[in-house]
Amino acid sequence: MATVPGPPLVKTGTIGQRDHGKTTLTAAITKVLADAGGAEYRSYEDIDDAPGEQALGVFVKMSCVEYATESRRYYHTDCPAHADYIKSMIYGHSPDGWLHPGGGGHRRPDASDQGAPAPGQADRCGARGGVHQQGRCSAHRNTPVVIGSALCALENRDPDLGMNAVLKLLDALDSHVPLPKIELDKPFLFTIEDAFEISGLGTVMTGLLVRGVVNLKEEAELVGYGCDIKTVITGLEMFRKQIDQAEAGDNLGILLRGVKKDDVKRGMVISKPRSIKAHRKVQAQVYVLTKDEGGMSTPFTCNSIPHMFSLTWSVTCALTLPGDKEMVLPGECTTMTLMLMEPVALEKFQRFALKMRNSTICAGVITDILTTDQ
Ligand SMILES: Nc1nc2c(ncn2[C@@H]2O[C@H](COP(=O)(O)OP(=O)(O)OP(=O)(O)O)[C@@H](O)[C@H]2O)c(=O)[nH]1
Ligand SMILES: [Mg+2]
Repeated sequence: MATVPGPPLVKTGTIGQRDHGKTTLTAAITKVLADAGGAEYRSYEDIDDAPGEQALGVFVKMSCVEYATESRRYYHTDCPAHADYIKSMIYGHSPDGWLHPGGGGHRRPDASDQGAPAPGQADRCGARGGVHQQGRCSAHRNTPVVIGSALCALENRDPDLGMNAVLKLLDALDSHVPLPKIELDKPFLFTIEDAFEISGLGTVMTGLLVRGVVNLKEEAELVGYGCDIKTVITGLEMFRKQIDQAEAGDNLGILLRGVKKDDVKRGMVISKPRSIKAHRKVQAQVYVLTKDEGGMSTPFTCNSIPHMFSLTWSVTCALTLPGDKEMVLPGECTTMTLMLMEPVALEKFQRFALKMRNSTICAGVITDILTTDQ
């Protein structure tokens, strides 16, 4: 596999409530880095008017800018609304770390109006930028907070609150957000699509190696649907050729010692032992598709019994909405608890779809595993 030379690419973005200064901060970063040769300046209007993206048939209103510091390249997503942010996360833009402008905008006094606030006044400051690592959004411990004004940076005033504060925020991004792990470094995961009995050879399971590197004679585990067999890889086959090693992205056939066709079912996974488990109960963030996006025109109710699809498995599930909520309207986001009829390979941040009568009605991302159930 070719490796792209140059500094590592990190996904980031601005999150926060409406009018809290996300787009202004995005524009300010490109302005400050354009002066240093690390970005092309994108004006507020340019970012705000971006046409958005069509991802898997779902329209996501967002714009992406790219910039580079001395040590990294950043791919930065600015989403105007919470629903769009969740949609972008579900469709694969999940950032490695977030920038969280602290609010204020025209509703509150700005740092530049008051003189530089003391760090303790951070909550009242017009434009502070917090940097969160992936998965740490609500835990403010360890989150660097930089005080300054994106507006000053954009309007070329008061460099201490403006340009220099943006540079400090970028330093915090560089030092605080961990580099994404390369998928080849992760424990291997193979999703089974089909299984065949080949006389003289045994059972060949076909599918996709979604991450990691797998070697002949390596230990492996067959996981899902109540099965948990520890075994060894005795054959790897690609394009009818026997190979010793395969890597993420390869479609291949795998033979496992002592595994019979009847032991195997589409939707199970072959993985590095103890790297992924089967579960039945999860917490998720879900976006309910609108009719235009292929979803329903009616609300999605808590009595629905949809099919949950992810990797190569599909399982019927029951759901619980938060509080005493009974329904969610198309176009809305919600959290929900999903109880699956059978245990399948699942992990945090895994994406899935909920389908009913063959149409996709929701797209979601798992935020927490609630029970383990092999
Ligand atoms: N004084 C001051 N105003 C700011 C600052 N950053 C943003 N604003 C103002 O706050 C308002 C909202 O800023 P936006 O950047 O549009 O906020 P947003 O979070 O992108 O808003 P939505 O996309 O609608 O959610 C605008 O009037 C900005 O000029 C800042 O650092 N200081
Ligand atoms: Mg905006």
